[in-house]
Amino acid sequence: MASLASGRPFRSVLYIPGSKERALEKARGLAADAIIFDLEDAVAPDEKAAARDVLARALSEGGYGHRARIVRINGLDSPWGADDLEALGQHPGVEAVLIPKVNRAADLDAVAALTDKPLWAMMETALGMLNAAEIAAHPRLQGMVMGTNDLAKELGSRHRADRLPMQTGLGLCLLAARAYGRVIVDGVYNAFKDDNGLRAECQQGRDMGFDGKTLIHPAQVEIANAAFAPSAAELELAQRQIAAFNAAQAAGQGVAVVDGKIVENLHIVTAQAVLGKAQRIAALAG
Ligand SMILES: CC(C)(COP(=O)(O)OP(=O)(O)OC[C@H]1O[C@@H](n2cnc3c(N)ncnc32)[C@H](O)[C@@H]1OP(=O)(O)O)[C@@H](O)C(=O)NCCC(=O)NCCSC(=O)C[C@H](O)C(=O)O
Ligand SMILES: [Mg+2]
Repeated sequence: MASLASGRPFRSVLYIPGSKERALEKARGLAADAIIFDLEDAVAPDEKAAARDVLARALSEGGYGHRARIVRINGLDSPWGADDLEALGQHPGVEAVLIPKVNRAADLDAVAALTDKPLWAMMETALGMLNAAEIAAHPRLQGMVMGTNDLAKELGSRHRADRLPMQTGLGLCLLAARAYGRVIVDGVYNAFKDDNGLRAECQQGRDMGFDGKTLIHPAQVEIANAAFAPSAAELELAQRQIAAFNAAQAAGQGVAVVDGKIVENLHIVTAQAVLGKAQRIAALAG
């Protein structure tokens, strides 16, 4: 199960409607770190069956390279979920199965009984927020995806640029994911032509600690990739912190000072993580 997530970047996670052949083709050349092939909300009810076939064919053809391939099924409580799993739950082109509207760990049990693939959970219901810890603790879970549209719908909250109404849910899920070592990606930014708004929301998600952002349009990929990668300033600081700490240790001290701030062992762990992430991103391009 570690093979999909272990250290892999998830800066940009692009939804593609499973029914859209042109988009499925286009994604083979996009710089997204991961793709969510969607059979749920992006596919109309009378297209569900055809979308399964189109998607299974596209995944058999392959060509998605390093991009993580995650399929979002319909819920098992819908008329389509069981058929989605039947068609794609064992498909060799599928790396993980994403379950919508997860309320509790038992929702994962139900899917785990029907597929051997690692599981991801859409975190987008009020109950899901309250049960985030038990969901994150599920042994088959690999990652969590914030569903901020559905969450806003359930909460009755208004959209705000600062996402204040989302903060409790985002924070609970982030805590749960980190407590159990799961990948966690932020929700979508609906205004796909508003680059500045997307950039600001990516920055907020990055500051909070998310691994990346879910996206709905190819034009959003580059912005998310930049926002969730270590910046040149972060890399330079990490290198200086490591050098200063090594020098302090060689002088018999446990603490260094860089730019007027203390640097201890724990900061070195973060600095090394920053450098490691940059290396893994560079390896994707190579
Ligand atoms: C939003 C869109 C409907 C816009 O589509 P369109 O008008 O076709 O956009 P463009 O003409 O600008 O497209 C340009 C080219 O890019 C391709 N394209 C478009 N979208 C994608 C995509 N997502 N992945 C790959 N390729 C894409 C077009 O085919 C054009 O290609 P070309 O012909 O070569 O120029 C559309 O972007 C779209 O459908 N997006 C996905 C919507 C979606 O998946 N929604 C569901 C997920 S969001 C969600 O459910 C969140 C969560 O559950 C919650 O609760 O919050
Ligand atoms: Mg949703």
